Amino acid sequence: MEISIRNLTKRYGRILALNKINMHASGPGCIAILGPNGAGKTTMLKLISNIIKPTDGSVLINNINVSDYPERALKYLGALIEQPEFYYYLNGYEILKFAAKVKGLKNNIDDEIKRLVDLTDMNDYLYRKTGTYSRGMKQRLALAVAMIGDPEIIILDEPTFGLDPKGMAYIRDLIKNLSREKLVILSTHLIYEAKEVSNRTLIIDHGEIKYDSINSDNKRKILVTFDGSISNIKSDFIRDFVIDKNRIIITPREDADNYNIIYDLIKNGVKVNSAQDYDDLEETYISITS
Ligand SMILES: Nc1ncnc2c1ncn2[C@@H]1O[C@H](COP(=O)(O)OP(=O)(O)OP(=O)(O)O)[C@@H](O)[C@H]1O
Repeated sequence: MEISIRNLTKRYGRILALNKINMHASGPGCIAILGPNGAGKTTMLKLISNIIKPTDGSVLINNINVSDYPERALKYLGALIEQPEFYYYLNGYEILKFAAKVKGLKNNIDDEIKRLVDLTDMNDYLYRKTGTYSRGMKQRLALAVAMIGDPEIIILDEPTFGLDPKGMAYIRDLIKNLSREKLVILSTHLIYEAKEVSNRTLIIDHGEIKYDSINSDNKRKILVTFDGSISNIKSDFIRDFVIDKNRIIITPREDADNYNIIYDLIKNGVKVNSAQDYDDLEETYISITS
């Protein structure tokens, strides 16, 4: 399961939404795309899913050009793009049945619907008209539609948007499970969500990929600022540290709390100014997008 993006460019009239982006991804795993409003995330996911055509460049799914051979390429892919809207007079079951037929499923459609309904936990309202669904219910139904036929690549545009905290946690767990066997590409505005569910993060800004990195070990870090200079840092509570001008970025040992570390720093003669939890992805994001 793989996706290759080559020199992908999209213009909407005078707006350059994506500018010659390149990326290769192979699964299983989860890639999170972060970026501010208007950065080009949805445009990229729409191009991968062949909802829109590129101005230039190409997307290959398992080496098949999605624009030239959409039917062959898209059988490997399921997608949830933008806020889902359904025929309001159909119920969830009818929508799933309709979508399964469009996807080309012929046999055991009811078994597949049951699998998806259990997976997305929407048994309680499956037979209600979708016109009465809340945003979160629609989101779960759209996720079920994206997973019809068990595709090996799943594209999700802000999959937890509009869900309550319990619903978000449920969908994140589902994504983590899916990405053990599949390639999942999702967009999000939430840095902590990207860190939690993905093993690789891209940051897009002004239509360009500005950051592409395998997620680090996700260990907790502390940022300490200090006055003067430092001669020595010794503490049983510190795993490792980096000194950068008047800041120290510390990775604590598992059993250490911030108090233990600050106490040891002061004992070492460090004139501590402030200490706070540090998020390197957040700092990178802010410096790229501001
Ligand atoms: N159909 C369209 N017609 C004209 N411009 C468009 C269209 N769709 C998107 N754009 C523009 O393309 C750029 C990228 O939009 P896109 O929706 O891909 O951003 P995004 O990163 O998904 O943003 P958000 O986080 O707000 O959803 C924006 O400048 C947007 O205004």
